[in-house]
Amino acid sequence: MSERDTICALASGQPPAAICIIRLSGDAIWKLAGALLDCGLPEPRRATLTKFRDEDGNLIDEGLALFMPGPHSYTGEDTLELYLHGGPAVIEHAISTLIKEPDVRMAEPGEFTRRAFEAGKIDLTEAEGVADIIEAETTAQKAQALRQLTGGLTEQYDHWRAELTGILALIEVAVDFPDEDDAPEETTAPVITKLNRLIGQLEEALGDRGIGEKIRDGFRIAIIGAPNAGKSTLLNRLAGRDAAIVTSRPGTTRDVIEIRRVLGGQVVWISDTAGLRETEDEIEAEGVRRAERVAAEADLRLLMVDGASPELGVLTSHYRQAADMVIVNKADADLSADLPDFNYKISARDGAGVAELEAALADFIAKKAASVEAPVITRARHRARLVEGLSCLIAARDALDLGTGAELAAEDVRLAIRHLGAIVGTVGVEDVLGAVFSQFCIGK
Ligand SMILES: Nc1nc2c(ncn2[C@@H]2O[C@H](COP(=O)(O)OP(=O)(O)OP(=O)(O)O)[C@@H](O)[C@H]2O)c(=O)[nH]1
Ligand SMILES: [K+]
Ligand SMILES: [Mg+2]
Repeated sequence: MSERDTICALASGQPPAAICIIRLSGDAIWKLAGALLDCGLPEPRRATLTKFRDEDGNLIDEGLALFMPGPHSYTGEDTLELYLHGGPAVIEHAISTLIKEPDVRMAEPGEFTRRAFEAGKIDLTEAEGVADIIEAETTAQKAQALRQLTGGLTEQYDHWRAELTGILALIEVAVDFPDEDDAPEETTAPVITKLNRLIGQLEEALGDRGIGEKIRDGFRIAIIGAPNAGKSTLLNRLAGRDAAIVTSRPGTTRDVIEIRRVLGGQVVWISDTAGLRETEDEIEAEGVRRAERVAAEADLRLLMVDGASPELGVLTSHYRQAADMVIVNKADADLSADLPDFNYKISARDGAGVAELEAALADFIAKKAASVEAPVITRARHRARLVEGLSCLIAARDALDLGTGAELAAEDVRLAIRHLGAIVGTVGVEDVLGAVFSQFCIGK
């Protein structure tokens, strides 16, 4: 399998559909069009109605063909799109005919976009934006992906790299000072100022509390509380289905059970957890550990209290303080006179108060998502490189500050440039390309 094979894929969704799009990129298009399309190779960029035949001259379908010659195409190569009727038999006949040609094969996931990247049409963050916009389910995900695929992240990272290249040039001048053991302060002071400004900017970007990644991957709500408080009952109600087992026996839930919802315009994962209590039971104890871990990682912790018997609750100040909202459940039953302070009172079983609670959850998540404007980190990959870049800059600054060596500082700045370059994909990315593009769907 050669990288320069002509690739072919169904770019549109699952058949049957009114129309399907079959996409080809590579040199074999000329030959294929000549042999299989009654119109021959269509005039560039002009949708052309044509009959499409197999190698024996049998009609596959009639549809439109669109030829986009390289380099002004998505992949930078010659590309051809065929718009046919989107039935399974048409698609099967069309694709099996196309891949009979020796240099034509099915595309790997993301291979069209990978070729666009390799042709220098887009950088890696823009390629990720393409993958994200296809997956986007919420308006917020779509907006973030669109910003990324139109170069919103590229701009920021390129700006930082340009600043660093300037700083590197200044340090190199200092390194070259002939008569000194090390650079004089007059030359290092302005460099330190510039470095500090950049350090501040990277720290600010990293201080985004992960909002960009959460908009993409989902925010997390953890339901925690004493055994039998009604956590699983609430989860099922929020899910609108029987996701978790509910019984009257305390200690029913052990594993973490997650459901996915869109709340406040964001994807949200809601976790039901094991009731928190001291227990001899090994399995339940593991459940409690998992519950605590999930709670620690959540964006919103809902502490549920059994309103009929709050004394059963693990209402230690530890859990109360960690909770973002305290919910009293079983409002339909005889409520204890001795209720703790709470935010909402509901009956998870009957549904009373649940709509208000849901609205509050949505509001909380929406506010959290809006708390950072235009985050420049949308994946763990970006964060890891930015963290490394930042520590290089701090090392460079300290080396200049302490006068331990402009040479060392220059090396650290070079490393920082590499880390930022890896985010946009200009350097050292061979190892991540596979990971990035394999997440794509086929045909993109
Ligand atoms: N009266 C009343 N009973 C409820 C309500 N919600 C849950 N229950 C009951 O309380 C019992 C425990 O409910 P679960 O949802 O299993 O409670 P849990 O907090 O998940 O319990 P564990 O998983 O064991 O920690 C069940 O018998 C439920 O039917 C409610 O709003 N009102
Ligand atoms: K239970
Ligand atoms: Mg449960």
